[in-house]
Amino acid sequence: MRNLLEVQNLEKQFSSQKAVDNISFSLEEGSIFGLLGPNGAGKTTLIRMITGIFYPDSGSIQFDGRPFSAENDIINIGYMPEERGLYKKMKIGEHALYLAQLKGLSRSDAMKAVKEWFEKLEMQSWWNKKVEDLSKGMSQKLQFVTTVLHRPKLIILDEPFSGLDPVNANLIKDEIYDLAKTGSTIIFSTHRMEQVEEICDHIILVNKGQKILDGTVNNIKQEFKENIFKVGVNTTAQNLMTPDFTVIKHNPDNLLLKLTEGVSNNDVLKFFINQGLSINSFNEVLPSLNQIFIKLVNDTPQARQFTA
Ligand SMILES: Nc1ncnc2c1ncn2[C@@H]1O[C@H](COP(=O)(O)OP(=O)(O)OP(=O)(O)O)[C@@H](O)[C@H]1O
Repeated sequence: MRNLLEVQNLEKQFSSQKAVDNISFSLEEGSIFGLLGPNGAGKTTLIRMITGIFYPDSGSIQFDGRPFSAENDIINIGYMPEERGLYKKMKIGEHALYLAQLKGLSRSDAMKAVKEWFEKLEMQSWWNKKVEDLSKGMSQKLQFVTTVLHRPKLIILDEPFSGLDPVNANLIKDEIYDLAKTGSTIIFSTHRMEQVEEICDHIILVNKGQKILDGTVNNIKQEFKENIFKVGVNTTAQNLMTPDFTVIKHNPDNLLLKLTEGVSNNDVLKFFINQGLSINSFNEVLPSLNQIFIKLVNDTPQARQFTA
């Protein structure tokens, strides 16, 4: 797979603070990429450079095999920012048509695309309602549709599920998978780790302007794993005296164990078998992205301070 986007050594400074400090990463075409980081980390600033809203102080951006040019490439990028702007007095159908035409679709193509998306997301009955009459979740759906309906090569979604109920969040999630399957590349910016684990192929974690983690969700979890296993077995504490592991938690029908360095899974299994116990399950427990995020971010001083 080729890269749709390659960002090299990007820097952006605001007064005395580096909002983005020497960040590089690349994005494979058709992938779903998670841009993560605590408040003030520099995510929005990074996105604003990728979408041509800000010029970087230094570094380079390659888009679709060429140096990024806001003028030419913006039509190929759909950006749904966290702070969203819609014209409140406009009718919803007209609004979607208007935005689709701004993105370069002819009136008839725009009409076709809007109808198709309104149908997919069960929004047909909204056509003649006014934007100001939409609930938060409904306007979120409208924003999503207007971001993706011209099928841009790169789609950037900032907290796309905020305000959505679980049914609508699932609808949007399925559409995100579909868009990626049909060739769009997605950047997904969020603090919600459980969504990232489920959706993203690749993530980077940014903290205080710097990239502190870059990899696939699975590789990152492997890198941070701590030799913890869950064993489905029914036993009493007296049976568990061994140098092979320590018991982290003793539940009624399972144990959470931390294996001693150098001890293999088979050693542990043998230990239980030798005790005549029957084992119902045996699984490695990988850390959640949330645990990894908190560990890494807590290892550096918390949120940034403003400098005078
Ligand atoms: N236009 C600006 N002028 C001055 N400082 C700015 C500007 N935009 C952002 N910053 C500063 O740059 C840093 C990064 O901000 P940014 O908005 O990129 O973070 P973020 O990761 O998107 O945060 P959040 O998750 O809270 O939206 C912050 O310290 C912020 O105060």
